[in-house]
Amino acid sequence: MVDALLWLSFGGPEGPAEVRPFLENVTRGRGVPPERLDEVEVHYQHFGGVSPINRLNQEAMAAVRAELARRGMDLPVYFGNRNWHPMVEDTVAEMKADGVRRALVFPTSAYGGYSACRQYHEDIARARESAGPDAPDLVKLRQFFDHPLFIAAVADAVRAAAVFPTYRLVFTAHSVPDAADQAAGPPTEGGRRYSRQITEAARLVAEAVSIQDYDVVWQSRSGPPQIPWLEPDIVDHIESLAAEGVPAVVVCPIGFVSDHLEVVWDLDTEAAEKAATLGMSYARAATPNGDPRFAELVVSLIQEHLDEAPPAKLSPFPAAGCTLNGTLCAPQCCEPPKRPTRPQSGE
Ligand SMILES: CC1=C(CCC(=O)O)c2cc3nc(cc4[nH]c(cc5[nH]c(cc1n2)c(C)c5CCC(=O)O)c(CCC(=O)O)c4C)C(CCC(=O)O)=C3C
Ligand SMILES: [Fe+2]
Repeated sequence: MVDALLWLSFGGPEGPAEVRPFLENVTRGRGVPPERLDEVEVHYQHFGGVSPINRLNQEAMAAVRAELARRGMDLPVYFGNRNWHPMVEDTVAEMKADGVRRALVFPTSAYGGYSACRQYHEDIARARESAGPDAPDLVKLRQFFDHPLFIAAVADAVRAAAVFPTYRLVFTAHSVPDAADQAAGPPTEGGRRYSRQITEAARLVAEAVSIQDYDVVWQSRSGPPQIPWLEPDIVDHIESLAAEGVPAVVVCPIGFVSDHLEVVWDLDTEAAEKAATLGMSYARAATPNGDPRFAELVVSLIQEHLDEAPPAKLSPFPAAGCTLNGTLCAPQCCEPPKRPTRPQSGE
């Protein structure tokens, strides 16, 4: 029995004055140089200091509420974030006050890895601890990168974006430190669960749209420059494609579920401008958030969990990510990378 759904996301600022404190929350203890924060702050200020992520989450939750009602499922949907209001600690306290005993948690990330899965486990554990005794039990739903509804929605978005007679299909996902990717998944699996799942989701989408030639690249690299992150970067890759004479590029942000700032800035602004400068046509596939199948996907994951049904999935990769109260998926799964320590004045 469960009595609620907790929609757990990243969070984003809602105005100019919130940008810096939001960025401080995201990067606390992560060794991201202040120069990088200055740069990223400007990206947010181009949009009036407002990230689209909260509005997109609200829209998706409305669609999920409608889908739950359609299926006759009486499950209130709560909203909490890791980095900005409504903070998940406050939401879980509210759930406890409302008498919620056990809730399922939908994380707005389809993948494994430290940033994409384990950090959501950490959010769950932290929020329960902060709520104190009798905090609701929280069961995180599994990774869904290979769910048929996810792949179908992304494949249709690629079809809709592919308006050029000749183009290269390029999948992109958030880069992570190479060491974090190496440590992704249980040690027994050999690592790189994050990049392998991204590559597999890309393969499934390419197969669905019958495209043989495509690339998988990375974006939005952060951290100090001397630390290796997954490469190539999308902007550099667009340069290489132009040098090969590729006339057009269709970019699919397979690593994200909504058109948040890393999509509207890093892709629709930076990557699109690079393509324009090189005389290359550019189109970007929509993320699945706005597709009606996304709400269906969320409710299917809930139903699958309640029914203890075999997972609906298109890859042979293990179904992972579903645990109680922030327990790890497996021993030493997705160990956090060692952070570079920088001197902190006054500490
Ligand atoms: C794998 C991954 C996902 C996908 C999984 C998921 O969706 O959860 C993701 C999503 C997102 N990342 C986001 C924003 C940011 N990520 C940052 C920094 C970082 N991301 C990382 C990884 C990921 N990030 C990492 C390894 C760092 C370095 C710091 C650290 O080691 O943790 C920074 C700091 C500044 C910078 O350096 O860029 C910001 C502002 C937003 C919200 C956008 C909006 O506001 O609309 C979203 C959805
Ligand atoms: Fe990020």
